Amino acid sequence: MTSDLQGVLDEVYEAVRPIMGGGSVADYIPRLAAVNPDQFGIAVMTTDGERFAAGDAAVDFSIQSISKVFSLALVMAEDGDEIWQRVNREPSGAAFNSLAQLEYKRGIPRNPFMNAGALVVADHLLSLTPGEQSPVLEFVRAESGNPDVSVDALTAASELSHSDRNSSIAHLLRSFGNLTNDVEAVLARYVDQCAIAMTCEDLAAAGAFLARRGVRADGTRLLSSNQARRVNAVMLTSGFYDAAGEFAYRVGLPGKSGVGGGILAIVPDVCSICVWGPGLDGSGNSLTGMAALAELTARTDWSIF
Ligand SMILES: NC(=O)CC[C@H](N)C(=O)O
Repeated sequence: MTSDLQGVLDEVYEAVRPIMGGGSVADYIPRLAAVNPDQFGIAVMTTDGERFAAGDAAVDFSIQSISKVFSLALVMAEDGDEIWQRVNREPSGAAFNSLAQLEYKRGIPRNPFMNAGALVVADHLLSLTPGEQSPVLEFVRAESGNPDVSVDALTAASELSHSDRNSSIAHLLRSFGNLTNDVEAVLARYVDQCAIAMTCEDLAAAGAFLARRGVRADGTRLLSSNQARRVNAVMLTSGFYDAAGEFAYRVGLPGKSGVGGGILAIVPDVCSICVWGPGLDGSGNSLTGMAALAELTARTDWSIF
C-alpha cells in the first residue's frame, strides 16, 4: 500500500481542491479568525516510520482540541482508570462547548473530549504534575522529534480573554466537586495546551503512538495495548462532538478534531494521519479535513469497518 501512498495523497489533495477555502474559521477565538482559510495540508506517518505529505503540511496551526487526546493519554499513563471516576465515555450528541448536560449529570461530563470533560482531565493532570507547564507540550515535542514545538502565546491570550463559556463550565464542575484545583489555574493549563502550534507532519508523528498501540517514538511504552485501544475507542465515539456518527459513516476511523481546523486520525497498526484546513462545518470540524479523510479511506482499505 505504502508504495503508492504519495500518489494517493496527491489525489486526495486534488479531490478537495474545489472546496478549499470553504466553511468558516472559528471566530470566537479572535486569533483563529485571522487565519487564511485557503490552506490545506495532509500528512501520514506509518508505524514503520515512513512519512508522506501533500499541500500545506509544514505550516503551523493551532492544535486546539486535538490536545485533549494527549492529555487523556498522559492521565491514563500516570493514573490508570482513575479518570473514569470523574468523566464518562459516552458520545454527547452535543456541541463541544455545551454545558447543558453537566447540570443534570451532576457535574460528570459525558466524555473527555468535550470541553467539560477536557477541563476535568486538565485538572487531573495538573494535580499529577503541578507547575506552570503542561506535560502535553513536552510529550508532543518528544514524539514529533521537534523541540521547537511551542505554545502560541497570542492564541492562548486570545482565548483566555474570551473564555466566559469555559469558565462557566469550570465553575459548574467545581460546584459539583469535580474540579479540585483553582478554576483559573485549570483554565490557564487548558488554554495553553489548546494553543500549541504544530504542523500536520509534526502532529501525525505525535499521534503515531496510538497507531503503534501505545508505544512511543523512542520505543518505550506510554500506554498498554489495551489502554491505547480504549483511547482510540473514545476518539471514534466522541472525537467529533455531535458529528461523531457522521465521521464514523464517512471516514470510519478513530479521530479527533480541533477548531483550529486540524484532525488527527488513527489507523491502528498502520499509520496516523493529520489533515488541516481552517474552514469549519457547523459542528466545528474542518470541512476540507473531513472530506479529505473520506476520500482517503475510500481509496485505501484503512477504514476500521
Ligand atoms: N473544539 C475545540 O477545538 C475547542 C477548543 C477551544 N480551546 C475551546 O475550548 O473552545
